[in-house]
Amino acid sequence: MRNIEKIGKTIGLMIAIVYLLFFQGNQIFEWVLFASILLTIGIPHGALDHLLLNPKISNKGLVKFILKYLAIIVVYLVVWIFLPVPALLAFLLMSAYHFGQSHFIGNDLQSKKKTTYLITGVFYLSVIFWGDFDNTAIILKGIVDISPLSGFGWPIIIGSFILSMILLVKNSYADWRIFSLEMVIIGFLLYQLPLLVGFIIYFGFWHALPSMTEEYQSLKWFLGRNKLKNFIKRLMPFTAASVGGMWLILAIFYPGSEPEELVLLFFILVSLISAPHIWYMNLFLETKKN
Ligand SMILES: CC1=C(/C=C/C(C)=C/C=C/C(C)=C/C=O)C(C)(C)CCC1
Repeated sequence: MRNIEKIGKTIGLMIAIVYLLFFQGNQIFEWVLFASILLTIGIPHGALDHLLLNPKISNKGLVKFILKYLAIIVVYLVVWIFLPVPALLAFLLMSAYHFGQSHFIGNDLQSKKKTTYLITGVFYLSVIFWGDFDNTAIILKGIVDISPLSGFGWPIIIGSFILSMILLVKNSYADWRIFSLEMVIIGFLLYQLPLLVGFIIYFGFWHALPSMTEEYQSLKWFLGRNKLKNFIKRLMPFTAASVGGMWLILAIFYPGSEPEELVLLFFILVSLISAPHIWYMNLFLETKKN
């Protein structure tokens, strides 16, 4: 694990512990935490997709890239409008795969790679959702009533944990002990945390920061002398576009919406920009390994 990743995970762990000890129920802390992680690492980690496969992309290439990205967004939006439940299921499955994949950056699994990513992601998403099932259900009630699923939490959490252990052993994964210890400790903490706090800590420090570190490593040869400064500069345009676009749509829907409806709309917007991101990130990470 790279240093920055270790530092990030330590910070994430500290924030979780400090929250549980001193800030439980403090909504200001929760929203400030959510917004700051989202704006500094969450959104920016997906803002370099256009450079991942081709760091020297031409203007024509960039236009083609943007059109493809927008086409995926539009198709997925149509699915959300006409088939919201399948759209939600697809979002959860691709997120689980994508999150699981970031646990194995720099490690090339030999056996059942995609299943291992998926099951690892299912474990982490499950502890986050079932750890605060009531709030997950409240947010999702605009799409589907998930209350009949409340008793499935532990079988899914324990099942996905055991399955990922089996998959790691099959892969002769050298770090499987550390990996499983991390699953137990972080899984336990995420389960205790409120939905959005658990989600943003995991998303920021276990997914976005390791992904961004990998992006930096691969792009640093093209960043000239002030590498970090140029890296941040290149993150800016698409970060600003995503934040601005989401903010505008949320502001339009703000009057007359309940808070949980806005949270759901926010995650639907996240899903729309995540779909092409997951696709490009997968191409980037897997072609790097081959
Ligand atoms: C937290 C949360 C949800 C799921 C969010 C997910 C799955 C986000 C995935 C983001 C990704 C994949 C970002 C890309 O890098 C629900 C179930 C919609 C509603 C309840 C709160």
